[in-house]
Amino acid sequence: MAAFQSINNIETQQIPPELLISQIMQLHASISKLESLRPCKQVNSHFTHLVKLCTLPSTIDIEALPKEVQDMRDSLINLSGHAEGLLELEFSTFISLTPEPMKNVTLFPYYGNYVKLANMESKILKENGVLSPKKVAFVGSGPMPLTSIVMATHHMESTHFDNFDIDEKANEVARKIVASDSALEKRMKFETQDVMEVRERLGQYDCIFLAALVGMSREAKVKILGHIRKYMKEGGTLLVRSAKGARAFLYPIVEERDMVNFEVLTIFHPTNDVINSVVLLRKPKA
Ligand SMILES: C[S@@+](CC[C@H](N)C(=O)[O-])C[C@H]1O[C@@H](n2cnc3c(N)ncnc32)[C@H](O)[C@@H]1O
Repeated sequence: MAAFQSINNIETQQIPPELLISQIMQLHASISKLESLRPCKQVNSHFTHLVKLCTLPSTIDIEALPKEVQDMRDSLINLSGHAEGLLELEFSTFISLTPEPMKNVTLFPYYGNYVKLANMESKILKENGVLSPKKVAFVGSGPMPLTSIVMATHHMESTHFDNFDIDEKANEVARKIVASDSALEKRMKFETQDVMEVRERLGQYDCIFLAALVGMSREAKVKILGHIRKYMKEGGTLLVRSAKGARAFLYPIVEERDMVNFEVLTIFHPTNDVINSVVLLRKPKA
């Protein structure tokens, strides 16, 4: 199974923003020409290089970039999101055919990054008083629901997880993987729904996670945030994944001004090889 290499040894030197952007634009041009984004040596090497560039320390202000670079960024977020989904689907389908899939989730190429991200998110939740929530929803869990799996097995050992994904294929294979751990399966379910179609049910969760790739444009993200806020319970928390600096060439940014009528508890930007920023919001009590 070819794999993206997760980058641990991030160089510390700052490279000039214009040089970084020109390298990212060249990579975008090569990735755009690829026949398919399914995992293979060439796709993996392009995305490994892209992740390495985007996780370099940088002072890039996305909003100040020229339109041509903004357009390239929008395209790159979609291409990377598509490649991420295909990598998850290929890997999860592969391990779902092994006798004990749950024992093989640690082989996922970015498993280490998900463990670090979950550690970060769990620490932020605990620091803000969200201690062992009873019910959690993960929106955009995907074919490899690693966040829910790592959270359920390392941080929230008695929490019930409802995972929502718009893609039934993703849920089918995710269910197969989790089913190989009967104790976990009892408290981890998968529902095929567009989050915009989930309404009153959102009111039963102490904490809702919103995956970075749910809402690929700023407008879509704001709409989804408003929808979740409308139905989530008062005092409930919403953990939103965002991005900052060059990492925003891989994922959408959620700006503070997009968090309308939420209490902003924490905004954390990682400087290691974790890509997503973490924003913790609370729906104020009326
Ligand atoms: C590739 S996964 C990444 C999440 C990752 N597996 C994790 O554990 O953090 C992102 C998923 O979001 C799903 N998605 C995108 N838009 C959605 C929406 N409006 N409602 C529900 N799921 C959505 C996609 O189908 C995709 O499977």
